[in-house]
Amino acid sequence: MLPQFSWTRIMGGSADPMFDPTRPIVCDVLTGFLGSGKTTLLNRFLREGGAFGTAVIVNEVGAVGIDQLILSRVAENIALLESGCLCCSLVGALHETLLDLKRRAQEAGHPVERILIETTGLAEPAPILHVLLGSKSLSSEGFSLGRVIVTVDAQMAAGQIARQRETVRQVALADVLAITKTDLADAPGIVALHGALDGLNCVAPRFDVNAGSALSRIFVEPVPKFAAQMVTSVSGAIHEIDEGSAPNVASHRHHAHDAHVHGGVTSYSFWMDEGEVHPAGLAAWMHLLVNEYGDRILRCKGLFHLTEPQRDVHIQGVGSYFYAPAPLDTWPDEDRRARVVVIGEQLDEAWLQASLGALAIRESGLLPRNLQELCQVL
Ligand SMILES: Nc1nc2c(ncn2[C@@H]2O[C@H](COP(=O)(O)OP(=O)(O)OP(=O)(O)O)[C@@H](O)[C@H]2O)c(=O)[nH]1
Repeated sequence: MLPQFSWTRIMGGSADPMFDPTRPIVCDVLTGFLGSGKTTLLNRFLREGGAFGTAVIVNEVGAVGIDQLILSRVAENIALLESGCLCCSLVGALHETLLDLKRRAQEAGHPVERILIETTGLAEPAPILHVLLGSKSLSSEGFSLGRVIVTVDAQMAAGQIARQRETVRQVALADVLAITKTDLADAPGIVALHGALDGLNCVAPRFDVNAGSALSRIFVEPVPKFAAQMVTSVSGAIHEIDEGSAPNVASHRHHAHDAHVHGGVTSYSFWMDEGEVHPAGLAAWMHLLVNEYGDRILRCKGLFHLTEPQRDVHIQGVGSYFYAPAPLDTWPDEDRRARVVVIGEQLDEAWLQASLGALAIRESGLLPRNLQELCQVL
C-alpha cells in the first residue's frame, strides 16, 4: 500500500538546477514508545529549519493519521503510511515508498538527501533496519541506513523498560537516545533512567531534547561510533563511563560494564588490544554467536581492523542476521582498539568472552558451532 500524496505537496517549490540524482539518500529511523515525544521532536526539527532536503515518512496505526496533520503544519514534505505498523504489515510498503520517493524526486528535479521515517510507538525497529541494511535494490539506488533515533520519556521510561518489550527493543537498537520530558522529571528520576538505560545500550549517546543544540546533535551531527569514553548530559546530571574502569585489556580479555538486566536484556562491550582480525575469524565468531543465541541477539555492532584485504570495518547485526562488514573511511576516534557491543536476551558474559577466541581463526570455512568445537580448532 502506497501512501496517497502528490510530489508537489511533498517537496514544494521549484526544481533545483544543481540537483544530482545520483546522490546517496540517508534514511534515519525515529522511534520510541507511545507518547514518548517523537512527533513533538520531529516537529521542532522541521520547524527550526534544519530539514532542507529531508522528506518524512510517518507511520501511524489507524485510519486517520493525526501526526501527519500536526507535522504538515510545519512542513510540506510529508508522506503517510497508515493503517498498519511498519514493522509488521508495511515493511514492503516502506520499500516501495522509498523507491517511489526517489523516482518522484528525480522527476521533479528536487534534492532528497535524507528521509526521516517516524514509526508507530509500538514498532520494533529490527524489521525496518533489515529493509534498510539488507535490500540490494535500495542500496543500488543509493539508500543507506543513517541513525536510529529513539525518544525516551524521562518520566515514564524506567517503568516502561521494566514492563514493555517494545521499549526495551527500541532502546537496545538505538544509535541516539533522545531523552524527552526532562522538564517534567526530577533529578532522582533521571538518575534512575540512566541506570535503566545503561544495561540496555551502553554505546548510544544520550541527549536531552530540551537542552541547547540538542536538535543538531540528535539529527545532524555525526553519531560517535563506540567512543571509548562517552559522556552524556541530561538536565545537568552527568553520567560518565569512567575511563579508569573502562576496558583496557589484552588478548580478548574484556570489560563488560554495568551489565544490568532488564527483562533479561543485557548489553556487553568488549575492547580488544591485539591488532588485526582475519575475515575468517570474524565470520567464525559471528557464526558461533548466532549458533548459540539465534534470535536472542537483538543488536550487535563492532569496529575491527581486518586483514586480507587490510581495511577497517564497521560490522552490524540486527537480530541473528549479520550484514557484510562496511569499510570505514576513517577510524572514528583516537583509540585504535577493536571493539564490539552485543545486546541481547539472557546472554552469558563468560560465554561471550570465551567466544571472542574465534577471532583468532585464520582459515576460511572453519565455523565452530560451540565453544567445545572452538577449543578443538584453536
Ligand atoms: N512537557 C513536555 N511534554 C512533552 C515533551 N515532549 C513531548 N511532550 C508531550 O507529550 C505528548 C506526546 O507527545 P508526542 O510527540 O505526540 O508523542 P509520540 O511519541 O509522537 O506519540 P505517539 O505517536 O502516540 O507514539 C504531547 O502532549 C507532547 O506535547 C517534553 O519534552 N516536555
